[in-house]
Amino acid sequence: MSQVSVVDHPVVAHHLTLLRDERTRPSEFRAAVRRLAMLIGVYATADLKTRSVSIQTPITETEGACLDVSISIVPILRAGLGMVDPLLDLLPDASVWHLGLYRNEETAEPVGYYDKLPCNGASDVALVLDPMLATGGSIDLVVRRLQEWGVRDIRVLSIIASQVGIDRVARDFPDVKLHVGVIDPSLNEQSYIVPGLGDAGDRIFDTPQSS
Ligand SMILES: O=P(O)(O)OC[C@H]1O[C@H](OP(=O)(O)OP(=O)(O)O)[C@H](O)[C@@H]1O
Ligand SMILES: O=c1cc[nH]c(=O)[nH]1
Ligand SMILES: [Mg+2]
Repeated sequence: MSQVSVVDHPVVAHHLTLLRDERTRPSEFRAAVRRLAMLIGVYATADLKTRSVSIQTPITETEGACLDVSISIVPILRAGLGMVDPLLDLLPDASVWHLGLYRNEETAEPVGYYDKLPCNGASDVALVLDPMLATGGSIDLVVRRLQEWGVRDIRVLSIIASQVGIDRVARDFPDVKLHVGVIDPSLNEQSYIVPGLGDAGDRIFDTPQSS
């Protein structure tokens, strides 16, 4: 069963519009990415397991709740880095494992260049961060790697996903949960999302590519 959730929220729509606008400067772009990652992160963690704990307030004894799962935050370099801080704000005890991929410009196939995941000790939950899910090739590689590590509960957080990328991930990984800000209808000849926002990594890090 596919598990795709779109965070349909006016505040998401507002910040997404800023991201899409080509006039948005890198500093504003980074801030909007952080806000969107926080909003999507709240929804993506809504069903995490908790255990009850007894605590004493200054007034009385009461029952509270603690998160009861080990969590890995997995940003895909580079663009996923822009989403890490808000997720760590929400989940300060999570570990952060970086995976480095870039897309080959001719084929749009992902090329791995950094991976230091350990051989064992997989977390209960992995939150994969990448603002853009286009063909789905990068997420395919990352999900396979996390499954090989042994993670059972994999959740992908993306700000903009294409319909074709969503369909691919949902078809190939029916247990993976996808939490996205919006689904865009198509890809262009270079496999960029349309309407999209251009190259997220370049806009976050202010590294415009000369074409
Ligand atoms: O779904 P896909 O077709 O695989 O495309 C999505 C990937 O492309 C972008 O990375 P990019 O290659 O631009 O690397 P960068 O983050 O270093 O800019 C983006 O951040 C995703 O990782
Ligand atoms: O539209 C796209 C597709 C891949 N990567 C991006 O940053 N943007
Ligand atoms: Mg890029």
